[in-house]
Amino acid sequence: MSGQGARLELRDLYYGFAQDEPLVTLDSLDLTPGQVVVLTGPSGSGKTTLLYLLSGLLVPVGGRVSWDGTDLAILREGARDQWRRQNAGFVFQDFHLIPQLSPLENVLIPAGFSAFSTRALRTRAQMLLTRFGVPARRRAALLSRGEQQRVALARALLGDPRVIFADEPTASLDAASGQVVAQALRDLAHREGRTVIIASHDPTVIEIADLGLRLSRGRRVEPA
Ligand SMILES: Nc1ncnc2c1ncn2[C@@H]1O[C@H](COP(=O)(O)OP(=O)(O)OP(=O)(O)O)[C@@H](O)[C@H]1O
Repeated sequence: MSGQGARLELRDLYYGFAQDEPLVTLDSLDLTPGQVVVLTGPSGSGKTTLLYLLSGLLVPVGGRVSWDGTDLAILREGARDQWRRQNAGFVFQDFHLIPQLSPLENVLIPAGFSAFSTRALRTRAQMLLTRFGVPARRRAALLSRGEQQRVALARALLGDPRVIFADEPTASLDAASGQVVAQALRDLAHREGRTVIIASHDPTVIEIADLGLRLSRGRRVEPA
């Protein structure tokens, strides 16, 4: 439970397969707590791959992905998983909710990995759903898409992560719902000091970026 963001120092990142063009290569990226960075670029340019490298879901072939001095690239798999459980929250384009479960139950799905007591977790889950204006007990399948993404946001925040990774979080929402989600992501960084990394081509999301990183064929291109 830190409620604070994390500091990224990335150097000489390289990910790809032998004899092929790299899928992603990036010489440096520095992020400070409270920043929103938005990864943009055409389909297939490497945004999701970079998001996975930054969160330790993928391991680079070369380089350093260092969060507050912990280099995910050299951690063993178990330690990397533990870092993710303790520090990272994920939001996806398609919400990844279980439709038969209630919002409350969906938010509590990651609870098995947490150190909080069950009662404290339920209270926190309830608080997050109230914050995002979602009814706790209706079946998730009956919620609007915007509400479903807000449930997913609440679930991502259950463990009070220092870094939020979001992959096209507004791509399947209408403009108004996308705006609500973009503003929520901005607040998580600017008001709460979390580090927020988003892959998106939505202008509403690009607008909240403190730092833009534009990719083409796995490389940074200017202007950002
Ligand atoms: N496991 C893998 N094996 C081989 N190629 C891969 C793998 N994962 C991704 N790629 C390739 O890497 C490139 C970048 O993919 P990525 O999904 O990161 O792009 P993206 O910018 O997120 O695209 P989109 O906006 O369509 O989601 C693509 O050419 C993709 O086919």
